[in-house]
Amino acid sequence: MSRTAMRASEKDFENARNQLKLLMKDPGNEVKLKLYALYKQATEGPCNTPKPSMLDFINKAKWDAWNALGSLPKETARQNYVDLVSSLSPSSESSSQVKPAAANEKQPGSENIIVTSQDGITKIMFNRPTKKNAITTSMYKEIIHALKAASTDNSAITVFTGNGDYYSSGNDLTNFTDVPPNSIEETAKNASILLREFVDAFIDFPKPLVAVINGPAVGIVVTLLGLFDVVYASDKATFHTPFSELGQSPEGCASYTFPKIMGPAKAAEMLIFGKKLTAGEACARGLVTEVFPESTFQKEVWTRLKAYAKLPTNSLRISKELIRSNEKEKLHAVNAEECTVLQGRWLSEECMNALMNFVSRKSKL
Ligand SMILES: CCCCCCCCCCC/C=C/C(=O)SCCNC(=O)CCNC(=O)[C@H](O)C(C)(C)COP(=O)(O)OP(=O)(O)OC[C@H]1O[C@@H](n2cnc3c(N)ncnc32)[C@H](O)[C@@H]1OP(=O)(O)O
Repeated sequence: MSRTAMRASEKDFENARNQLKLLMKDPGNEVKLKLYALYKQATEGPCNTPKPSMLDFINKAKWDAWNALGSLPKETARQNYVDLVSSLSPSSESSSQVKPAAANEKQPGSENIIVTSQDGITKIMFNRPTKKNAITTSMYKEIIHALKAASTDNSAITVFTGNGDYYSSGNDLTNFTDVPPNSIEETAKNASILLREFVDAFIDFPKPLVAVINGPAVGIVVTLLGLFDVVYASDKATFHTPFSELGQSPEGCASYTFPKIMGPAKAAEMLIFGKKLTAGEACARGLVTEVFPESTFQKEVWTRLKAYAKLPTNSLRISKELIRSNEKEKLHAVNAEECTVLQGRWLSEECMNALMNFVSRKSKL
C-alpha cells in the first residue's frame, strides 16, 4: 500500500506532533509554514479566518499557506502532516548520539553545536554564525547532552566558545514565533521545563567550565556566565541582557549570581535596564576574568587553557566542588523560580509584541 493511500490515525498525528518537538535541526521557514498549514487543515478544515493585513507579515504568510490547501480533506492533511514530519526525522537524528569524547574526536549531532575533544579540553562551540549563533530548541537539547557527556569523558576542562563574529546572540527569538495559537501555553510550559533542565546542567557540571568569549554575547549566554569558573573575553566582546526590552526576565540564575558578583546596583543596571557592557567593563565588574586584545586572543587563551588542562584532573574537580558545592541547592531553587516567572512572561502581551517586532523587522517569517 502506498504511503499516500494510508490513513493516519489520531494517535499517529499526536505522535508526529511530539516527534516534531524533538527535532534536532530547524527545518526552515518553508517547511514550518507547510506544517502549520497542514496542522490547521487537519484540525479545523479549510481556512476559515479573515485574511490578515499585508503588514502583518507572519500571519499573512501563515494564512496564505493554509488557504492554499483549499478544500483538502482533513484526513489527507493529517496524513500529509505525518508524512512530512516523518521525512524530517531520520532515525539517525537522535539527541542521545552525543557520546563521551575520545581524543580529537568530533561528536555527531547537528552542525549548530560542534563538540570536540583535544589536549584535555572538551570544546563546545556555537556554530550558527549566519544567525549570530542564536540558540534553537534543538541546540539547547544538544548542549545538555554535550555537558552530560563531557562530565564523564577524559578531558580535564570544558570550554564554550562561538564560531564567527559573535559568541552568541542568545535565545533564537523564532523559537516562540511559529507556535499554533492553541499551543501557546503548552509551548511556554515546555520551554520552561527545557530551560530549567538546561541551566541545571550548568549548575551540576563537575569540571572547570571556561567561556572563551570571542565576540558579542546576548541574553542567556551572558546570564549563564555566573555559573562558569573562568571567563576570558576578546576586547571586541560585549555583554548585553535586554530582558525588559523583550518583555522577559532574567534566567541562568543571574538574579542571584549577578548581585553576588558585581553588587546589586550594577546587577540591576544590566538585568533590569539592559545596560550593555564592554569587555573591560564586564571585567571591572567581576563577570569576566581577563580581557585580551582581539589580535592575540585565540593564541593566548588556548595556550593558557592547554597548560591548565595538564593539571591533575581530580584535583581540578575537587577544588571546583569546594568552591561551588555550598551554593548548589540555592542555585537550583533560583533556577526553578526564574523558569516559573519566565513561563508567565512568555504569555504576556509585552513579550509577544517584542517577539513579533523582532521577527517582522526584516519581513521575515
Ligand atoms: C518549546 C519551545 C522551546 C523554547 C526553547 C527554550 C527557551 C529558553 C529561553 C531562554 C531565555 C533566553 C533569553 C535570551 O537569550 S534574551 C536575548 C535574545 N536575543 C536577542 O534579543 C538578540 C536579537 N538579535 C539582535 O538584536 C540582532 O540580530 C543582533 C544585535 C544580535 C545582531 O544585529 P546585526 O544587525 O549585526 O545582525 P542581524 O540582525 O542582521 O542578524 C543576522 C541574522 O541573524 C538573525 N538573528 C540574530 N540574532 C537572533 C536571535 N536571537 N534569534 C533569531 N535570529 C537571530 C537575524 O534575524 C539575521 O537573520 P537573517 O539574516 O535571516 O535576517
